Amino acid sequence: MSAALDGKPTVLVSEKLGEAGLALLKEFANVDCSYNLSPEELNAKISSCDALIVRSGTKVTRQVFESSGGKLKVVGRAGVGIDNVDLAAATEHGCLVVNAPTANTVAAAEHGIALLTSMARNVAQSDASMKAGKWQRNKYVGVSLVGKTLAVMGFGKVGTELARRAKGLGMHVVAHDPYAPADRARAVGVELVGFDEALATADFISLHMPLTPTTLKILNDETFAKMKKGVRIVNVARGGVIDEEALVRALDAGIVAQAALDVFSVEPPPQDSKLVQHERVTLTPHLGASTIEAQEGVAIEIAEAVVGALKGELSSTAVNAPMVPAEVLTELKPFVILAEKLGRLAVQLVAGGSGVKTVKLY
Ligand SMILES: NC(=O)c1ccc[n+]([C@@H]2O[C@H](COP(=O)([O-])OP(=O)(O)OC[C@H]3O[C@@H](n4cnc5c(N)ncnc54)[C@H](O)[C@@H]3O)[C@@H](O)[C@H]2O)c1
Ligand SMILES: O=C(O)[C@H](O)COP(=O)(O)O
Repeated sequence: MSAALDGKPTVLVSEKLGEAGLALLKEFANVDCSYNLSPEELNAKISSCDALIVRSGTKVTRQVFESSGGKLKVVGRAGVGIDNVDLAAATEHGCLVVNAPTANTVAAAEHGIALLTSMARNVAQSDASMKAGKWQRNKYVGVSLVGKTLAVMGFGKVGTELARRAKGLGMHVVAHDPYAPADRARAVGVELVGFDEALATADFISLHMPLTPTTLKILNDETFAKMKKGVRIVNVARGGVIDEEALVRALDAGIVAQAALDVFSVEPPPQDSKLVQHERVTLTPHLGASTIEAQEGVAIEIAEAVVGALKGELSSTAVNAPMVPAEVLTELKPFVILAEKLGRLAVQLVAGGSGVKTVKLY
């Protein structure tokens, strides 16, 4: 039976979602799982959908909102980063954007630690070398983590969990985050420092801020020049926070000794990119959230948020933003400015395509 005939809303799921989440959605809606849609196919389908659920692989562009003809009420991002959703266009079209802010936190932090440790000990490179028939014990001497300074850039959920784990490895951890409260840092035993100080003192840098207009290419030629020679960089945030050509230059100049990257400005990155082919760069294909446990959790979290939004249950006017400084709260209108400033929006509700009705932040 079509959505129009049975009265149920239609939810389009454009990337793989865990079974438990799909089951929750199916109790309330007709669910269309159509993976690998081209942009044209997505634009064609969207006019019959009340909700769209995506991961990072689907670009929810202005064209998607325009093609929906006003039917699309909610976009659910099954994960944290909402940089693949045109928030300004969503707001203008009166469409709610929700994400799944908590379920993949530990998975991303664990992946950051996996990259940190495997980079320091050349695990990927020496594995490839052995598979090529070599036994290169001298070539792959690593560096120790204990006693080294790690700068966590972005001390939110993932950054905090990664910091806890790094302290367990005996690292000295500092963090930079313009919005992080001092008591959270104190609770973890981490010192909050300024951006330049973090760059200048770190032996290792781990990136955990969202991709926003402010953080775009925040690591660039100028900021690489402020780093300690021989620094090692982990990125499980977003590829766009690094100027990737500048990173190649910093690697070749010896400023950056190694990098371990889970995310790229274009995904997948071109195979012939200098970064991908660089001997001192370790790569994973955006796997930070990809554990069985995280994906089941994310699916449930996003299904509940999307169903709640479709039922209108997220329409309270309370603002629940314990971690947001008061001066930022005064900038609730327009919503997009808030999202850009904080980069950690969890839920937005838009009334009539203009003012924000409810904002819930995590
Ligand atoms: N690789 C993956 O699969 C994966 C998985 C989860 C999250 N992520 C990425 O990691 C990001 C962080 O996730 P989270 O759950 O910790 O989000 P979060 O919102 O809890 O934390 C982000 C933190 O970054 C801070 N921040 C904002 N602008 C900053 C700036 N200019 N400099 C330093 N800090 C800044 C915020 O104040 C916030 O504390 C997400 O936005 C997403 O892009 C990637
Ligand atoms: O922002 C996130 O939650 C991560 O980047 C995960 O993205 P994914 O859902 O595409 O794995």
